[in-house]
Amino acid sequence: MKILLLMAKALQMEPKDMIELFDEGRQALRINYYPPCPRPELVTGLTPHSDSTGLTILLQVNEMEGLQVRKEGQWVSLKPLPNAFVVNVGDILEIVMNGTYRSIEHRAMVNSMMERLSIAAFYSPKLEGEFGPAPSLITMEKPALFRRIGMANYLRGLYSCELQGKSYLDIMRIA
Ligand SMILES: O=C(O)CCC(=O)C(=O)O
Ligand SMILES: [Fe+2]
Repeated sequence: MKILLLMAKALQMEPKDMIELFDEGRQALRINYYPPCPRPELVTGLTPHSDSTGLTILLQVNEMEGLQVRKEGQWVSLKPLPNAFVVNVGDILEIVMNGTYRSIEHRAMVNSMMERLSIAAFYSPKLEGEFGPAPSLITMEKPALFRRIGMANYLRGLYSCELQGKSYLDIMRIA
């Protein structure tokens, strides 16, 4: 909530919009294990995706390289820093911020030398909640770019389609 409120402040978004959206939110934890692979050039550890969450805080546990982000069309490796978290903007936050902060597309690669471990903590609105572009960020010049949707419906739609880049976010976009 601290990070989310600082982001709200940076965008001059009403803090109460952010609190309403994420208060008593849904937290999930995923622990990823990538065993060493004899033919890493043939394998992707985790396919390209953007997190469908609000915010993700990720720890690259054993400081093995493997996480890559797509920057201007190119895959760029994120070198793990000791005791540092990677903080990712997820799709829900892109929607709430009405496109100002973009969710980042990323993937994980494997290697032949050593296993790799990561822990991702995802934070999103509660299941009974609803979200859409924050009212304080919608103006005449910048109308809402995304639809409003209930969290449960959002997840239902998400789990019924294939994980593929940022494609689910496009479904949420107002044509
Ligand atoms: O293993 C990683 O560094 C990435 C994990 C990830 O993107 C995820 O769990 O959503
Ligand atoms: Fe991810």
